[in-house]
Amino acid sequence: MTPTLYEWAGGTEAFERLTDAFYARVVTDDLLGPLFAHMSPEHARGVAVWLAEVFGGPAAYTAQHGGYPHMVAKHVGMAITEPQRRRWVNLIQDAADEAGLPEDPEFRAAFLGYIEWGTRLARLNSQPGADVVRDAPVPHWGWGVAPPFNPPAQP
Ligand code: HEM
Repeated sequence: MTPTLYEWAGGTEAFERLTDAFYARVVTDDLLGPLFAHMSPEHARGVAVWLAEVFGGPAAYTAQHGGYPHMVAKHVGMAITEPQRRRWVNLIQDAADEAGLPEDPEFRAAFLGYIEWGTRLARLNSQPGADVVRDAPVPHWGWGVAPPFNPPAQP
């Protein structure tokens, strides 16, 4: 069985390390800091739970954190700019390095694929007057075209 991205990453603790490292960077960032000035202390953990569910872990964001409608509502009206989106992408990759997420090409390609998709949707949904889909399931992201590389067993 191919492991999920969640399992390959190291489970819930790995996503908690990721978001701790990410928001430590965000709060001092010139472009992102002001957007997150009123962030709740639970925010980093909430995003870790979201990412864990997206990558194939427990469906805890859906069960305990308000699911997709809660996440999307947090972004509506924020008018995220492209430089802010790109900074979010850059900082989460720095945080992935710091948190020790797997560095293999297959994992990082799938991880970044979701981050690109998710941040672009967040930016679109955040624009004034956007036609936002308010209710949907939490998306599930997989390996795509490059599953984890397993070298053939030696004879
Ligand atoms: C893959 C991309 C993204 C994901 C997975 C994501 C996820 C989330 C989630 C799950 C929440 C709600 C947290 C909770 O349950 O309390 C949230 C809130 C928020 N997000 Fe995002 N987000 C993404 C992209 C962005 C981007 C690009 C920005 C801005 C540049 C942004 C800014 C915010 C802000 C300011 C909040 C509210 C923070 C607060 O005051 O509590 N997000 N995000």
